[in-house]
Amino acid sequence: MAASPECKLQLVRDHIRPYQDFPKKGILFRDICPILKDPAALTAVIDLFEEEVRRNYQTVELIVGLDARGFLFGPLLAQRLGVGFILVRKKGKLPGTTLSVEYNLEYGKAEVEIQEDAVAPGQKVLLIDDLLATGGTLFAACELMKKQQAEVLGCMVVIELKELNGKDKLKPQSIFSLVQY
Ligand SMILES: O=P(O)(O)OC[C@H]1O[C@H](OP(=O)(O)OP(=O)(O)O)[C@H](O)[C@@H]1O
Ligand SMILES: Nc1ncnc2[nH]cnc12
Repeated sequence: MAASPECKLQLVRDHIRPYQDFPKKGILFRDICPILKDPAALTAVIDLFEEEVRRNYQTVELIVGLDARGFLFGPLLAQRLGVGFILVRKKGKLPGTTLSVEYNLEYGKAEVEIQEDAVAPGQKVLLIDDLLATGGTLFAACELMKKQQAEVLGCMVVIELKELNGKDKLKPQSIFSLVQY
């Protein structure tokens, strides 16, 4: 018998490991490496994302993954759905003409880029990352999508850190998360 969504969620929760004071004092880092190490937990993440897409985002045409940990889940989901996957990368990693946006992180500053022809105007995209903290990264990625006139259907993350209010920063985008702290 197939596992229930509740069992899958519990499996995902059980494979997130906290580290106090990484990468800086005061940060409680939520590590998703144990999920990747366990095939059942990784399958549970992709199953739960797939179920959400089939419920609410049936028209999606592209999955957009955020550097770097969004790359771990995004291609698996895209392949399941039979749609393409594109990359939002940290500055300086993509060849050709790129568009970029600067943003603030929970623990620093950064800039993300996309290849200018990665998305066509009007294409329906879903953004995916491992974790939502302040929302700066996803906000910057949404700005990149706006520059390319793509239609963002929503954002999906494995983990949401609620006290950092990333969801508010991203309004009116819809955010789907599997595990909340
Ligand atoms: O909501 P925010 O405050 O923007 O934080 C969330 C982002 O921070 C982490 O990435 P990080 O930039 O540390 O890079 P990495 O994925 O390359 O480790 C995480 O993977 C998200 O992308
Ligand atoms: N607390 C945290 N744990 C893991 N990744 C993060 N990215 C931003 N904040 C984070």
